[in-house]
Amino acid sequence: MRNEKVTHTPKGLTDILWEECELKYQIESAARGVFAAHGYKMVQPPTFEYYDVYHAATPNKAESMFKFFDVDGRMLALRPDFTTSIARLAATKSVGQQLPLRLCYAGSAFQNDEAFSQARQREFSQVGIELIGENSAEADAEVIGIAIETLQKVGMRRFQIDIGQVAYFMGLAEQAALSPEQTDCLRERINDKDFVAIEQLLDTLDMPNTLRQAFLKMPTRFGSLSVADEALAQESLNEKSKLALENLKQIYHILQGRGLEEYISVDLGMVPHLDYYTGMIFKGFTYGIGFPICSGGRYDTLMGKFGRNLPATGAALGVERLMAALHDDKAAETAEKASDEYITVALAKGRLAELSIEIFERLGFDVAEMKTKTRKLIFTDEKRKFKFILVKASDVPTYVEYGAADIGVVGKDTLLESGKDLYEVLDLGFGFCKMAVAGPAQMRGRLEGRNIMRVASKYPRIARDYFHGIKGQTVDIIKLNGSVELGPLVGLSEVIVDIVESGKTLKENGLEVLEEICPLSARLVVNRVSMKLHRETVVDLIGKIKGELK
Ligand SMILES: Nc1ncnc2c1ncn2[C@@H]1O[C@H](COP(=O)(O)OP(=O)(O)OP(=O)(O)O)[C@@H](O)[C@H]1O
Ligand SMILES: O=P(O)(O)OC[C@H]1O[C@H](OP(=O)(O)OP(=O)(O)O)[C@H](O)[C@@H]1O
Repeated sequence: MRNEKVTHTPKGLTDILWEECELKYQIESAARGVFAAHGYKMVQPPTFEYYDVYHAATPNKAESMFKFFDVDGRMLALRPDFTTSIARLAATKSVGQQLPLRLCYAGSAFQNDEAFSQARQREFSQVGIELIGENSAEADAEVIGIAIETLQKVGMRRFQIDIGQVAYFMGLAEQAALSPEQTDCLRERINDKDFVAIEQLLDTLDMPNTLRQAFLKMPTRFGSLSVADEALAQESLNEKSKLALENLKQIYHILQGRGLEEYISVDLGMVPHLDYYTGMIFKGFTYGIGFPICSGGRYDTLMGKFGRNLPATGAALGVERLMAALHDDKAAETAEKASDEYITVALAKGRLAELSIEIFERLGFDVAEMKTKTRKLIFTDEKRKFKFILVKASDVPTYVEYGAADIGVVGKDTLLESGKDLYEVLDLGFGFCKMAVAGPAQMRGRLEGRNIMRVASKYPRIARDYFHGIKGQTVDIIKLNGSVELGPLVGLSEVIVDIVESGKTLKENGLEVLEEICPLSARLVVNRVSMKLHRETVVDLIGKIKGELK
C-alpha cells in the first residue's frame, strides 16, 4: 500500500512543474526587471525569523503563522509576508544609506490556513517593492504605478486597481470616540460591505448623526474620484479624515497624469486589517480570480516598531494568482467575452427560489421559464443580457466567489457558513428566520459553561463560531446534512444548531429554542471583481431592487 505521507505534498503545498514553473519564473523575472528599471534594489530576508518580529507587525496573522522552536526554546515563525522583514532589516541595517530606500524582493511566504485553492495556498510566492523614507502622494503613486506596469509586463490585459485610504476611516472612528474593539468590528463590517451588520452595530453606538451617516455611506462610496469629493463635502470632518481624502485625490491625479486612470477606481469602503496600514491602501483585481492579485499601502508606523521611525509604502503581487489569471489565456478570453456581454445571477434552489425569481420578475426580467417545471439550469434574458442560474443554496457563495456568477441571492445562514469573501450588499427583506440552539426542554438552563456536550448541525462553522468562539465552550460539533432535529431524539447529540422559521419542526419533535444566535434573511451578494468591473450594471440593479423593496 502506498504511504501518502511519503508520496504526497501536504495540503496547500504543491510541486510546480514544467510550463507552470516556467511561467512562475517568467513572472518573477518580468517583475524584477520592472523593479530594477525604477531603481529598486533586491534584498532577501530570511525565510523564518523570531515570531515576535512578525507578531509585532501583524497580530492579525498570528493564528495563521507556521510556528516552531529553535534549540534554545525561542519561538520562530515562517514569514507570513515580506513587508515586516523588510521593515525590520531597513530599520536596523540601512543607517547611513541615502533615503528614500527603494527595495524589492521575490520569494515564498507562508500561511498555516486550511488552504486548498490556487488562490489561497500555504506556501505562495510574492514579488514586491517597498519605498522607505518618504511620506508623499508621489511615493504612493510610484508604487501603484509600478504595480500596474508589472501587471502589464507579465501580460495581464484587464485588471483594476482599487485605491482607498484607511486614515479616512480612522479619523471618523476617532471623532466617534470608538474603542479599539468597536473600531475593528465596524471596520470589518464596512470592509465586507455588510450593510445590515453595519446598521446593527451603529444602532448600539452613541454618535452624532453626521458621523453615523458617514460610516453608513462608506461601503457605497466606491467608483470614480467623485466619491472622495462627496465624502469631503460632509460637514465637520476632522483634520485626519480631510487630509486622508485630499491625499487620495492627489494620488489619483498623479496616476491620471501618467495615463493610468483607466486602471484606477476609488473604494473608500476598503478598510482591510489595520495592523500596520496608516494611509493609502490598494488592491488589484481581475476576471476569474475571486481574490486580489496584488495589494499594498502606506505603513508609516511599522518601522518605528524596529527602532527607526520612517514612513514607508509598498506593493506586493501574488505570483500564483497571476499564474492562475494568465494560465489559460483562451479560457480567460472566453470568460471575459462572456462576462462582458452578460451578468450572471445565481439563485438558490429551495425555499428562497420563488421569492428570488419574483423580485427579478417585478423588475421586468424575463424569468417566466424559471417558474415552469423544467430541468434546465441556465435561463437567459437576451434583451437585458442577464443569465440566471439555479444552484443548490450552499453553492451560491462558491459560484459568486469564483466569479462564475456576478451576483447571488442566498440566505444569511448559507453565507455565514460558507465564510466566503463576497460583498453582501442588500437585505432582501424575505426569508426571515433565525439561527438558534435548540433541544429538549430539560436542557434549558443547562448549556452555560458545559464543554462535554454534542451539538449536531448542518452549520458546523456557525455552531463552532458560536460555542467555541463567542461562548468559549469546546463542545463537540457533529456535522449532519439534514433532519438535524433527529439528533437529540435518537441520542446523537444533546442539542442542535439550526434554522427556525415557524418553529413547527421543533414543536412536532418535542424540541424548543434554547438560545438565539442571530436573525437571518435573504441577502444579495456580489463578486468583488464584478462589483468593480461591472460597476454600473450592478449598482443600477441594486438601486432598482432597493426601490422594489420600499
Ligand atoms: N494564501 C495566499 N495564497 C496565494 N496568494 C496569496 C496568499 N496570500 C496573499 N497572496 C497574494 O499576495 C498578495 C499580497 O499579500 P498580502 O498578505 O500582503 O496582502 P493581503 O491583501 O493581506 O492578502 P489577502 O487579501 O489574500 O488576505 C495578495 O494580494 C495576493 O495576491
Ligand atoms: O421552523 P420551521 O418552519 O419548522 O423550519 C425549520 C426547518 O427547516 C429547515 O429544514 P429544511 O426544510 O431545509 O430541511 P432539512 O431538515 O433537510 O435541512 C431547518 O433545518 C428546520 O428543520
